[in-house]
Amino acid sequence: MITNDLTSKNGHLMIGGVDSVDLAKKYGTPLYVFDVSQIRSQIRKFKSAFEGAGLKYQVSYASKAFAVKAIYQVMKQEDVHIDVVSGGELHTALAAGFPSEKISFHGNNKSFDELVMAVQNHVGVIMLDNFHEIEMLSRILKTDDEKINVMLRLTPGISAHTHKYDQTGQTDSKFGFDVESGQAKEAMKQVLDDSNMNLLGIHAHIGSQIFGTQGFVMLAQKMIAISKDFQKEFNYWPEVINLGGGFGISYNEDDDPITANEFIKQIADELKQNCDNVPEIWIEPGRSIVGPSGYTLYEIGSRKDIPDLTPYVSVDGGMGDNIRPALYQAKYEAVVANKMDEPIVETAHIAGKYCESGDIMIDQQPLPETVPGDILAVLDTGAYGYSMAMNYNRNPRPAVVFVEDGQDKLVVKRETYQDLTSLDLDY
Ligand SMILES: Cc1ncc(COP(=O)(O)O)c(C=O)c1O
Ligand SMILES: N[C@@H](CCCC[NH3+])C(=O)O
Repeated sequence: MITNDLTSKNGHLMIGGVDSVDLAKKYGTPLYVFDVSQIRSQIRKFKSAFEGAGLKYQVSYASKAFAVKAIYQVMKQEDVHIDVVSGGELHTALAAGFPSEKISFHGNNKSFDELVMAVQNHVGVIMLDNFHEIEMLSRILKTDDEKINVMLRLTPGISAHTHKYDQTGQTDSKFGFDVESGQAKEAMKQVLDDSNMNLLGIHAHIGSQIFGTQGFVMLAQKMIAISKDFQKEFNYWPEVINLGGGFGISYNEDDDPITANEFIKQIADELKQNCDNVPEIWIEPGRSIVGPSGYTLYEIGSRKDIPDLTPYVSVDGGMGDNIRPALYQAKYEAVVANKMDEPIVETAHIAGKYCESGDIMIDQQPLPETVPGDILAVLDTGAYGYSMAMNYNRNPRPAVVFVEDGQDKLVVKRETYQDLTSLDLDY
């Protein structure tokens, strides 16, 4: 979101003490830029909120939001856990030197090979999602004579107020064991009966880009009620309750996110009121850790003016590097990075370069007078931008640069045309 916190020098947008226009020149466009100090500061806010609330806790970064070696290294430096949802994310985290015992392995359809990979690398916990997986994991553990921590992902029957594609806690969901119909109890029985699995606790994630605290408080209540029910039936009390992620961020002025302090305090109050032995509480934020720290820099190119209609101003990227506007009708805001002090003179559609009419990055963007070669910086693109990027129209994926304390460092190279054909074979 455009705020007074955006710093500019000589009319240029500054990111982490570095001139963004210089970054565009040095590394080319489109370019993802991350302000690493903002990432560290958000993690520290979560940690200090838990400490203030007097809860035992763990922050586990949901790396699907942005999963490259360098971010796993930042997470290691910040001493947090991470979640992965595929063999590819697990491979990247391990290649980055991230400690396997701090990794939680998620996914609604983990393959046999992915489970073997998780067991052989001794991940900290496997988040069990379905009966097929319990059966496969049980077989693998028996064959390899291994023991592993598991948690049960539950579908608690809570519908979060967010985009339909971002809801995951409602009963009609592909994720987790349904609580209402008794699937969760059956799963617990199977896991408790398996001496190679150590049941660490229960997990639920109600969705993404959620603003209110209500859904999370309801979830905390529900998880305690479920735990009490399980205690009666199985004499089992969870060591850990994982409340998932989903904390919203402000992409534009309509978005009103909650602070870490607000929701952690409310959850802590709820838990303390409802049970004597509060388990360790884990959360899995993705977007709120990396989203606001990310900027995408584009070069402005062509322009189309149509009488009496909003003009189209095109940039050299689009849905290939940020699918969110096309997929979720997500709204972003932008600034012209080399003209921060110039007056706004018009409103334009910011169009991408992909061969799709739906490739509109921002529907109504106020702009100063622009010319080809100006640099547009789209704000808050740190989450689900690079991680969802693709090569549609055979456009190479952009480079990623980290900035911190006035220094910039290339952490992912720009794909080349040669990279694009590197997997193709002749016929
Ligand atoms: C299980 C789980 N945990 C955490 C997250 C992270 O969500 P967010 O990036 O909204 O914090 C997701 C994504 O929605 C998820 O599926
Ligand atoms: N990719 C989604 C959020 C992640 C959903 C993961 N369960 C988004 O950009 O909003």
